Amino acid sequence: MIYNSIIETIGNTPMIRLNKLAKGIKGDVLVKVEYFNPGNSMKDRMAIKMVEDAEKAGILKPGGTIIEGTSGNTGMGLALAAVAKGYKCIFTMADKQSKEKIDILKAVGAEVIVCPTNVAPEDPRSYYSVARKLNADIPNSFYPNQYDNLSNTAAHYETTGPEIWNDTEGKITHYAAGVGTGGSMCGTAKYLKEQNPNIVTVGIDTYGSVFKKYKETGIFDEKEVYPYLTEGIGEDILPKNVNFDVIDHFVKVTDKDAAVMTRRLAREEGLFVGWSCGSAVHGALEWAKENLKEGDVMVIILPDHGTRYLGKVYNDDWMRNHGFLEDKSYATAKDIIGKRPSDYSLISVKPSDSVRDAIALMNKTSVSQIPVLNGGEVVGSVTDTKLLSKIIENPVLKDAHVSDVMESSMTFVAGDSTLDVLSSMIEKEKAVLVRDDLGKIHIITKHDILEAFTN
Ligand SMILES: N[C@@H](CCSC[C@H](N)C(=O)O)C(=O)O
Repeated sequence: MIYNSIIETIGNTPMIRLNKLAKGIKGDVLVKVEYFNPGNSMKDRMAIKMVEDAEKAGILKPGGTIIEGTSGNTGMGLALAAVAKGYKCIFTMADKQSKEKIDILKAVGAEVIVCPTNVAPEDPRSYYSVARKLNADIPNSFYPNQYDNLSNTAAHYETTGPEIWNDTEGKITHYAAGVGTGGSMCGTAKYLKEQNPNIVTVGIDTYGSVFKKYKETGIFDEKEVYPYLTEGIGEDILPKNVNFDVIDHFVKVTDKDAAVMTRRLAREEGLFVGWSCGSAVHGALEWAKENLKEGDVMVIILPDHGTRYLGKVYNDDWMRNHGFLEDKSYATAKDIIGKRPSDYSLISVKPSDSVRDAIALMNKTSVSQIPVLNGGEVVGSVTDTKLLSKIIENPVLKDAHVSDVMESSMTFVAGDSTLDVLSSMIEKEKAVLVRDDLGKIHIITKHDILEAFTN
């Protein structure tokens, strides 16, 4: 078979049975592996559709520039379409997205503008706003707007849905997919429900995103929105492609559970997939454990490839630094503080204490880092090395108050944090804090961790 260009190779991706990871679950669990698309993600399907629909509508003209806000995969699909059809591309991306994605987009000739993640969508600095502004400023440019462009949903209605229906010979009973723009979830779900209205659909959401709460209450709850790490799913807006009528249930998955499951997919199933694939499988299996019956067939979409996350979920140091890689055979913070006498009390200073007194306390107790407490609350910290360099720079600080020289507070960790996680945190922080069951604050230092490791 000879293809006229790379875009003709999009679609018809394989469906593969999950073996080890679905053990104990009633029914059959299948995954549709979308990294077999030429851009290594399912977004190729909707990218080419958005481009061709825009060409037909006369919105995208020869020599034009495609401008899109993307978490990377849609950008890659658009870039391939642009190469095949002779357009230029400019993409805006939030700075949380992996470096690999930015490099891949540049490799296929796109210009990439990185924007801050932690700003509201309507902020002029957000990747949505910057894309819109560029579209307004650059003549002969086209802004697909994958969130609200219904060609996105249509692409999956026309391709992903029929492929799943045909490959399962109409036996599919459950469909699960991550929800970001909503196109793949809703286009596919609409098609499948038209074939068999009894098919149950499960949308996978992430903590920090609005979808699950919105489905359950009909309220856009701002409190649900906060920064999260998982890439490619979840939203702080309600895209037009999310049709809540065709999503029966939502399951939220943490960044950590998603990351751990992504690695398991690679190691236990040979599926070297991206981070949101871990979200989809973790969430879908949680749901399947409770709800699938013998004879049911669940299909989960795996959107992209693992190469995009080599510096993150596939990197042990990155995993450890984020507290995602735990070895349960290690002792925990709780074990360390559990060995302390019942009358343990945290050595601390107050903001109003003098620097001189803080130094004297460090000398007397031989500790090199002390939390600063105000009315029982931790408001900062002082460490010997930082104090010393400040005093060398400005000797009068000896007579100042602790509040004038203190640093930010040490980080609080969960009691079940294991030694490997604690030790990677302490590389950066010198010490961490933890509360015991009575709410008393303890400090854990490098020395405590070394001692716990040797015991
Ligand atoms: N807000 C999400 C991204 C939503 S979907 C975008 C799409 N996957 C793309 O490739 O552009 C995030 O936080 O990553």
